[in-house]
Amino acid sequence: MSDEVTNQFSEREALLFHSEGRPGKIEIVASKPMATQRDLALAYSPGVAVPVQRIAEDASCAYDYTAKGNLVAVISNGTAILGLGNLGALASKPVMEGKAVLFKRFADVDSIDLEVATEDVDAFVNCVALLEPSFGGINLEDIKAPECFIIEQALRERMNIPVFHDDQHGTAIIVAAGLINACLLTRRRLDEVKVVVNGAGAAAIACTELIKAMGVRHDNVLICDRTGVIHQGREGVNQWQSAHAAVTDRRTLTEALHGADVFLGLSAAGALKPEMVTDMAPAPIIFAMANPEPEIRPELARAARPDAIIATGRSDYPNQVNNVLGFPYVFRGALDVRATTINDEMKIAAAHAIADLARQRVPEEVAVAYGVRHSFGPDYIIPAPFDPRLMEIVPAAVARAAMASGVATKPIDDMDAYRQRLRERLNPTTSVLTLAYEGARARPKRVIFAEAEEEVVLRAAIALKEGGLGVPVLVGRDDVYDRLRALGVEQPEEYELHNSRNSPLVPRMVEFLYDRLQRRGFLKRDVERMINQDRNTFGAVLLQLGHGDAMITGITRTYAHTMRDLKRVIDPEPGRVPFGIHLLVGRSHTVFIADTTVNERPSAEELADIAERTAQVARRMGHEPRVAFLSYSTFGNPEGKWLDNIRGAVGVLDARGVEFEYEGEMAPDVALNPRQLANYPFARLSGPANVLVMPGLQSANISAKLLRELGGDDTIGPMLVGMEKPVQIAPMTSTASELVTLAVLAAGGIAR
Ligand SMILES: NC(=O)C1=CN([C@@H]2O[C@H](COP(=O)(O)OP(=O)(O)OC[C@H]3O[C@@H](n4cnc5c(N)ncnc54)[C@H](OP(=O)(O)O)[C@@H]3O)[C@@H](O)[C@H]2O)C=CC1
Ligand SMILES: CC(=O)C(=O)O
Ligand SMILES: [Mg+2]
Repeated sequence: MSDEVTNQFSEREALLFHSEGRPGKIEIVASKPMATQRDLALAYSPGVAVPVQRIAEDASCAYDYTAKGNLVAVISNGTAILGLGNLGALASKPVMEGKAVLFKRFADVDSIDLEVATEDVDAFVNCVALLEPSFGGINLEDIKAPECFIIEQALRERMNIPVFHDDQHGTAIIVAAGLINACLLTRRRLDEVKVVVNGAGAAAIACTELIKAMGVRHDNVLICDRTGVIHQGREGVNQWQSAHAAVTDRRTLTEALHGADVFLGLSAAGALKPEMVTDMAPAPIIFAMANPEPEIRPELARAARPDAIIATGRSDYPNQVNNVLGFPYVFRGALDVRATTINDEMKIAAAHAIADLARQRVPEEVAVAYGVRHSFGPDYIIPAPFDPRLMEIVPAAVARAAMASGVATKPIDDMDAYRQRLRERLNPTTSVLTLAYEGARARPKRVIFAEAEEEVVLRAAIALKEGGLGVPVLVGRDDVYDRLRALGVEQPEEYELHNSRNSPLVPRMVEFLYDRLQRRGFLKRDVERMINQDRNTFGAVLLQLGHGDAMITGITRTYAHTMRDLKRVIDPEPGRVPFGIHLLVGRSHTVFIADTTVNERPSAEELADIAERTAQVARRMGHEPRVAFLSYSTFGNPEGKWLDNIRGAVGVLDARGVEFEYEGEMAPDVALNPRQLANYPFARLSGPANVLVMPGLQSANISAKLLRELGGDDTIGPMLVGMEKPVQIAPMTSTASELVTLAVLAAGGIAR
């Protein structure tokens, strides 16, 4: 894959992503406290002996006392890594780690990758079968055909937990979902469509089997491999292929495609040529699913057939037909009912659930992120992988089918409650952040980096540009180009650079700033000096004059200094106090803390404003706000002289009649711990607070920084809220990816 091949990132960025910090993409963290001698005695010897004995007496107890029930192994021998071929077990590890994190990200399934270094079928099967006690399910991945069929069959017979070859069945489920919808749009019936499948390996055979099980006729399917059409009488085909051999005199892919309605590509990059699709039926359906490079690029297919419905396996084109839409949710449903297997009924239920979802109205957040009004149509036949509804709908459909087909050993009684639990499993912040990135990609904004002489800032600018997330506007001296080159950028001149020493914009900038500051004690030459020498002033004036949509700074100066510089150029929003919010993002919760950066002793009115504004940000990020005004005191105990502003803020919100929950004053343990909160039955919070409004800057800033340095959760921010223009002051210790996140949040209007 060369730099030109991907338009979202370069090879260098892909390698850096994998090597930066802790190499690879996964780590294992303990789910129980491990702090004290007592914790250790419970977690390990002697405490651990108790569950050991219980499990020895009753194997099903393993689901109660260990992680088995939510743990899936992603296992490969690396013989068919994506469409890259047989590159061995070790080389497959990045893909398998990737699948493991997708399990977690999309369906909260814990997963570990296991690479098994053998091409010997029996050795592989023995190795995997012996692992049964460890896992709740086995996801086989990137094992080439025909060995994958033998391996899967043998493991399904030997193991009493779900064994699922993702490239076969995960792919087949998504292909079936996409095909159902593409046929609906083109008014075709499954029992009439003529299908050509290119590739006759794991994915291709399984897709063929599933679409036939759903109604596509045997005689209407032609399968091709590199030799051409698999027809009856052809030598050298295996038993899985010969089951689909057609009675036909067509021999090549070109001949097979003559008049065909559907092309399903599960072969290799570039296998489909534009001239081959010209001969397909009207409104052809073309799924080019080889990864990472499809059988044909959509732009080539579109040029040859403007009337086609086109899908690929990639995320950077519409209609991503990729098994990531399936395997996390299929396993979620199977694990939740403790299914002994994943059968055809469960696969077909998943395919219909995914297809149905694409036909429903698209939620606002998904539509906004993609920059279009997504509604069912040729460019939207299948939901986007980030669609938060997948988590609720697909596992529920799979679980129901498992129960109906008799393979669920722990049926679910209350499906509504189950769906609610599924909704709660994922932290909406993760979806919102993902969607914010997608939104930035769909509508890239111009982001001013005021401190472009800093390496970390340049790395953020490179990531923003190469990731297609925005257009960096750099402020710095001309040697910034040399620095970009040193960081591996081949054509630094493509970056917009503003140097105050030679920028033609300077006279206009001086005019603008002098106009603002002449009655605030500044001479014209003071203003000229500020524009020429102060990068924050220069960057902020660029923002004011419309040369960027958002600005990021903060790496070289303290927050207070930077804020002072910015306020000379940019006003707060009328009637608002600017302030800072830190986000603590955990696996299933987010806590917003404010004001962590600006106001030393906010008045009651200001605290109420901060609460209202932070509640809006929380809502924008998918959380129903529950605001706690924090103090050392809870409802008057102990009494103290600093409580008036906090009580006043509660009174201000009462008078304003706001539509979110708030309460105070209260100590943090009361705000966050339901058992403590229960001591105050009159308190108006229906659950633990997720917006913590601090009484003053000291406590707020100290808490946020302590949590950033010591806390287990991810920290985002501070996000500066309440300025007239989107400007963000990053912590001086920010990494490049933290700067990119702030840039995306600022430019996308989430941090405001
Ligand atoms: N979008 C998605 O979700 C998924 C996509 N895929 C993609 O499908 C492809 C196949 O994967 P998988 O089935 O696991 O691999 P296998 O190794 O099991 O099968 C590969 C098949 O592709 C055939 N093939 C290779 N090159 C060509 C060609 N130029 N023309 C026709 N046939 C060709 C091979 O035929 P021969 O025997 O003649 O070499 C073989 O039948 C990969 O590109 C993979 O990335 C797979 C799973 C999911
Ligand atoms: C998506 C996938 O599993 C593959 O291309 O192999
Ligand atoms: Mg695969």
